[in-house]
Amino acid sequence: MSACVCPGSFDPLTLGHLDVLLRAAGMFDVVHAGVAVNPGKQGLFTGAERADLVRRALADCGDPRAGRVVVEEFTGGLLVDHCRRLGVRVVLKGLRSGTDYAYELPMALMNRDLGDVETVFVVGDPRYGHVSSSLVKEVARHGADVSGLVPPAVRAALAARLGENAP
Ligand SMILES: O=C(O)c1ccc2[nH]nc(Br)c2c1
Ligand SMILES: O=C(O)c1ccc2[nH]nc(Br)c2c1
Repeated sequence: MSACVCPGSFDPLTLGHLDVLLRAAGMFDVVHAGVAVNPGKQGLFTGAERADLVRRALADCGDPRAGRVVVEEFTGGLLVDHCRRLGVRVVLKGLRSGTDYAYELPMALMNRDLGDVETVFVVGDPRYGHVSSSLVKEVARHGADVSGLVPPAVRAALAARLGENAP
């Protein structure tokens, strides 16, 4: 039974993230989407909200691979410790650009040193090459329609959350 961990903040999940999770589920029997919860860093959504949005987006997407993805929060701590708890030795990340690779490289080498965890990379759909959680939040705060960037459940959650926070 092959398995990998796909870690992220998912604050919130984008269509780029969903693309990577589904591609991972096409290669591994089980994909552990790891929602990283950093107590010191208050995201737009709580860890539980982020994990719930990932689960709902997977349930709604209509892709048969989605059933292979399990969503877990992991609070603080090292990714290698989360992998050890799960008994998984492969981390999978998406790459949109060389910049992503440059950022991921030291962490991949560190995770190999710290926990004998290997990192594999999948090239995401170039349609989402410009999409990140932070940029989505930025444009959504300014009233942009983000329906082409995030799943419907996330779009609704952003409208609700940012509507609450609207100046
Ligand atoms: O959500 C994030 O912070 C984040 C970052 C980097 C990422 N690479 N692949 C995925 Br899926 C991913 C998610
Ligand atoms: O949302 C982000 O911050 C983020 C960062 C880096 C990423 N690489 N691949 C993906 Br999908 C991705 C998403």
